[in-house]
Amino acid sequence: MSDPTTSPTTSPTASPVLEVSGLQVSVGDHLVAVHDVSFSIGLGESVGLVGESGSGKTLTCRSVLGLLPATGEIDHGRIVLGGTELTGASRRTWNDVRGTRLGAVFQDSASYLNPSLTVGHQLAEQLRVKRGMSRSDAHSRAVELFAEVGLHDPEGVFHQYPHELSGGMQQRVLIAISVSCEPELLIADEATTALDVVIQAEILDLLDRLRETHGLSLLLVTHDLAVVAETCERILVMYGGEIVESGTTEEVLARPRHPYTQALMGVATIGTWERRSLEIIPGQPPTVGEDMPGCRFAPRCRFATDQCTSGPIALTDLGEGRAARCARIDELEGALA
Ligand SMILES: Nc1ncnc2c1ncn2[C@@H]1O[C@H](COP(=O)(O)OP(=O)(O)OP(=O)(O)O)[C@@H](O)[C@H]1O
Repeated sequence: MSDPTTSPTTSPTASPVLEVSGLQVSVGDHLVAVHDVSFSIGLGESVGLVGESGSGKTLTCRSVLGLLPATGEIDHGRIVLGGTELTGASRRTWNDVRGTRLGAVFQDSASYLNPSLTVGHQLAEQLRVKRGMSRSDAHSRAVELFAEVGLHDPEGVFHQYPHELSGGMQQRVLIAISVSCEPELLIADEATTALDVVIQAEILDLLDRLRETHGLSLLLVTHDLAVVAETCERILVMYGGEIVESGTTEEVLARPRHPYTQALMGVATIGTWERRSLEIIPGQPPTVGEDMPGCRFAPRCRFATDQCTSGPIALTDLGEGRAARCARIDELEGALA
């Protein structure tokens, strides 16, 4: 198991909020979907976990949230949140952590809201139960939070039901609920994917603003490199259940060191990247549980040679928080930028 204090995917800050080390997750009949994933997130840092559909992003963040599907399990690895060990944690620890120290927002916001209760009631209830606020304090704080996340007429919104709100408004409500207990870490898994480009940019701005005002760390999970380019200080690129590249956003985008990262840059879609042609990375990702002797991206990689499939490929530490898992890393330097 790698030591998070020395892993090249570690945050450069001294006090990590989240440390994940050597995480392996299986689904179904012991099919390994996440392989030896290690990373950490520093206090107040924003980190983007990016990769195509099926690359293992959701299983990784659901492991952190203790919300794996019934058929999924952590085979080994450690997850530590601000000193609290979450691997194998008791139900009581999870109740103390989830919704309070750990917040989460997902793509399908409507399914996380109770359709028969007003959104204000749902937020106020969270404040009453988790923060012990009185009914009137919880009401006032809920209205403040609705205003803070950019909802107009927050008092009016308080009394509305989820179906009366647009998708973007529902997502803002969920964000208000998830930051209401001042979490150390907010996980946003494809939280802007279903929204149109303008609303998507507004929600990304909002997450960034909340990170500063609430002093929280952010793990943004997305298939779209442009989303992390706009929002995150550091990027972790996942492919076939492994981290294949990591580094500061600026460095990774200016000088990608893995051919998969370069391919992802070609299919990114928003913001200043808007005018890029929408390509498709040719070929299919490996199926979950597929045993591959070398690089899992090799069958789709235009640079692949025999050396890429002859044995396991380690993550090469490139210094200053940069790492990439490519057998031809030195030869390809310069060819990928
Ligand atoms: N409950 C499950 N049962 C069986 N296989 C699963 C289950 N959940 C995930 N998988 C498989 O594990 C792999 C990783 O899934 P995961 O959802 O983590 O990927 P992802 O990168 O988040 O993709 P997406 O963006 O589509 O959610 C995929 O091949 C997926 O089909």
